[in-house]
Amino acid sequence: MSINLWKEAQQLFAGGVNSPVRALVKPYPFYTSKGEGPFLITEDGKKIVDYVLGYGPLILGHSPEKVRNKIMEQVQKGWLYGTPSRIEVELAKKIIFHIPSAQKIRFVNSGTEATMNAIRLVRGFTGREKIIKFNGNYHGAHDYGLIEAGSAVSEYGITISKGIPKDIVKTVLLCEYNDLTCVEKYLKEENVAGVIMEPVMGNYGVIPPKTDFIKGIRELTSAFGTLLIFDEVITGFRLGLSGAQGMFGVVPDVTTLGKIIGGGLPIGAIAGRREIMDSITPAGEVFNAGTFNANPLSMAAGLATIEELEHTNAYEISNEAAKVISQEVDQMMKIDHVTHRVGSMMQFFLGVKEVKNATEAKKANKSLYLNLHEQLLKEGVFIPPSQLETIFTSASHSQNVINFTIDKFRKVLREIKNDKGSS
Ligand SMILES: Cc1ncc(COP(=O)(O)O)c(C=O)c1O
Ligand SMILES: N[C@H](C=O)CCC(=O)O
Repeated sequence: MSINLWKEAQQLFAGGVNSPVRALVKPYPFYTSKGEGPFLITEDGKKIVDYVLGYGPLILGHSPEKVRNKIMEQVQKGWLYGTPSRIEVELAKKIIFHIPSAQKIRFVNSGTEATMNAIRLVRGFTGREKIIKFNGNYHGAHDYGLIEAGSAVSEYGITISKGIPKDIVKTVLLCEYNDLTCVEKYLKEENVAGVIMEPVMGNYGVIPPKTDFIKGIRELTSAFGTLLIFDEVITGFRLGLSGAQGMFGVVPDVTTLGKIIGGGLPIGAIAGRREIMDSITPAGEVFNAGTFNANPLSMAAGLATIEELEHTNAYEISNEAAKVISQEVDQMMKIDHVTHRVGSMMQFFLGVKEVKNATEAKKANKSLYLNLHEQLLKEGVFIPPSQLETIFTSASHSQNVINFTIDKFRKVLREIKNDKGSS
């Protein structure tokens, strides 16, 4: 039973979990025993439709056959060599073929490692120290990024994580998303090594960039000799094979990837222009290394996932699922709200009329969202336990599953109205 595991876990792990967002499921997190297509099967025997999907990587759903087979095939051959292997070359070629900004790549083990190394890389390459980041963007759990970050950082009310030296905080300049004036001001006043951004915000709910903002950042950074990093850990291979940069036609200098390129196994990657990437050790002097870098199992899962994305209608299905659900729910809601969807990423902001940055997203009604999450979970539908996360769909979300989900939203929204008198 989940409750028994939860009781034990609280003695074993800080806050009972190994990543804080998981503790937001109330009254206690359910424990999953199996993932199957669009479903999670819990330790309590419940079958739940999953719109969290491992927080993004599982664009094909849980345990898709082709990916599972490729992992099993690799398991037979061993899973860690401490030498290069054929499969890392194959995955690298695929990513470089699809991602416009990628000429060379370095595989690491998480999105956190990817952005940490990307920031070090742009500093090393330019010889400058300052970084511009955006309020509510989340780039993983390292010192350079935990300043006004989104996701669980903001959900738990942390503006700057304890433990980060003040001198590091001083190197990070903060702007509001979709505010080009702020970026221009800092680029003029400071010697900025890099701008790091989520090309679509996915860690403060979903917030798309305005066209003139994302294009303007590219123009401004080029003019000031500042490198532009797109953190595509969520959007890479989710918003299409060429990611957000393909969708918006804006090519950054450096791209960070993770999640989908590992097919659900741990991964991260830094990719970019050849001359920039050649600053990384052993070609250059920006240090990176890792026992598990390019581990064959993650390579195998990532390769099989991208091959599926290339050869099936996975994007059509997952995008259509998000489109139908977001449109139907949008119609059902009777209170002020904002619905944002980009491809197979979506989120609803309740009690507000406009959301173009984190400050506006923060004004959304958190308790109403949590109530929605809790009631849906009771009905067998799992959306993130935080408004700051993204609701994802996958290629395994069939019409039946979508219809079931919409029915549950209808029921729950009616009940929320009755309970609170506000929906
Ligand atoms: C945009 C973005 N960058 C970086 C990260 C960090 O990735 P990871 O959790 O794999 O360290 C995440 C998610 O956690 C993310 O959403
Ligand atoms: N928003 C985070 C990454 O995208 C969620 C994952 C986590 O913090 O466990």
